[in-house]
Amino acid sequence: MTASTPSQWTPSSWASKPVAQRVEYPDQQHLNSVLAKINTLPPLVTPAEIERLRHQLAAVQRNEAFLLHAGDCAESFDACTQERIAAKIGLILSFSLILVWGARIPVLRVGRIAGQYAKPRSSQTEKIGDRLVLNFRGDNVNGLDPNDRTPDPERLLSAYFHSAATLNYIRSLMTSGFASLHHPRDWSLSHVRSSTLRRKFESIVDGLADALDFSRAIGTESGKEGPYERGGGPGVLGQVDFFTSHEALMLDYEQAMTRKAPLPGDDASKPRADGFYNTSAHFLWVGDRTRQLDGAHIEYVRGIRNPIGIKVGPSLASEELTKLLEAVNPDKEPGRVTLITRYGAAKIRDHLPGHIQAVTQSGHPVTWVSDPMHGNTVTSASGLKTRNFGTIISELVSCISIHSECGSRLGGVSLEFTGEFNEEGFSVTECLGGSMELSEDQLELRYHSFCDPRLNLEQSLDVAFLVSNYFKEERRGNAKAHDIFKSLLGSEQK
Ligand SMILES: O=C[C@H](O)[C@H](O)COP(=O)(O)O
Ligand SMILES: C=C(OP(=O)(O)O)C(=O)O
Ligand SMILES: [Mn+2]
Repeated sequence: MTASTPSQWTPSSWASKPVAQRVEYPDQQHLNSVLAKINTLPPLVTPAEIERLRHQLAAVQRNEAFLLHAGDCAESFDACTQERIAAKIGLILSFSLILVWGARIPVLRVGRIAGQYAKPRSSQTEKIGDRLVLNFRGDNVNGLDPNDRTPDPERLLSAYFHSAATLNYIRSLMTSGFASLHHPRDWSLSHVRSSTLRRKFESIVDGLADALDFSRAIGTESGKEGPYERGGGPGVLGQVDFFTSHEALMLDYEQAMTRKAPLPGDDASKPRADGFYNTSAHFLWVGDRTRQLDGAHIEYVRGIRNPIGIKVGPSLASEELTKLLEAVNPDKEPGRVTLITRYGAAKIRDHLPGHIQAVTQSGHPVTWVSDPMHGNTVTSASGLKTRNFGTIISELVSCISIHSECGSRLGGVSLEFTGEFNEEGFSVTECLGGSMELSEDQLELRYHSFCDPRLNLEQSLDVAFLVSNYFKEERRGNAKAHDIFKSLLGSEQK
């Protein structure tokens, strides 16, 4: 082995490296027995689905599709209910329909769902009253209740079953007509309170219905089969891919869900080599706090076949970025790596151009995605973590502009959002602004996030319309991102 050859990878080789954000369990034997059980449970996703996502991400890299990566910051076990899951999926479908309508390119949907439980934190502990307790690290680690902060391995098992139940319901929704373009009104519309937003969504749905009628009339869409419940097949319009993702943070769990399987091959008569697949989700990402080149998280993801994301923040030097790409994708395979940038609106200009230049020079194929949420968190006067709609849009606009100035292209967005609403039909109040002009004194009304503030239903649709309108203008040959967004913002944010 030469100095530059990486050492042998195994599903457990990460354990010999420093583990940032490590969770200390009081009872190691208990942890081991839970992990042994998880290792016997069936995969949540299959290698074929994982390969399919790689393939589709390669299309994003060729600018043939746009990636929507979205969902909760911290998913919770209590949110594993019919209504909450349907609301999340409904928002993702609505958002992507709005994008497809404007951009006229397919949207690849990857939810932060069915496993997005663990959280890295800025601080190990927090002060509650005059008590110093361990910080909440996500439902698969410890409880939000300050008296339940000791990490409990049983929560990993519970995470598996909550992921399984969530994914099972998502798969049912996807195959039984909920996602069909024939029914976009079922997705979220009845809970959108703003009449302007409702009208704008209605106008897309009407346009779509017209287009479908037209294609039925000219015979390109048969529509003869009828709805799923009366024996119809999904048809082209009901065939919707949906992929799951979470942060690869709890490496013991990820290792236990890693399985060996034959790699894809075109020639059925030839034996196929094996690869390792993380079967807990289709897409896994490494966070900004755990992406150290010599750390455990990068060591783990470098050996799995799943497409992976790496969060890229202001503290990442360009040379380290290229070394990371070498480590996780030495063969420069398309569709393998997504870079999720999250600098903050005020810092993006200082860092993104250098990162784009370094990646271009390295010849590494990547999908560039903007996460305009994580670099823009502020604390409100009342002490709540929040984010400003205008700042979020500002980072997104700068990101699109910088990519085009550097001869690159933004391939997708990564958002923390939720379509959930309470019994009276009101959505959450965690981020400021948007067309509903949510103000600081409203934040406490329905602040439900377990970790970071999410865009609510209306604010998410605001983003969808802005991005969609931008791509529509661009498609029509109307120039600059900044100017288009500025004029759109003027009309969206009265
Ligand atoms: O989602 C990202 C991080 O886990 C989160 O921003 C950390 O939040 P904290 O700074 O409150 O620990
Ligand atoms: C932890 C996250 O983000 P980052 O690593 O970019 O802070 C996240 O996306 O939830
Ligand atoms: Mn977050």
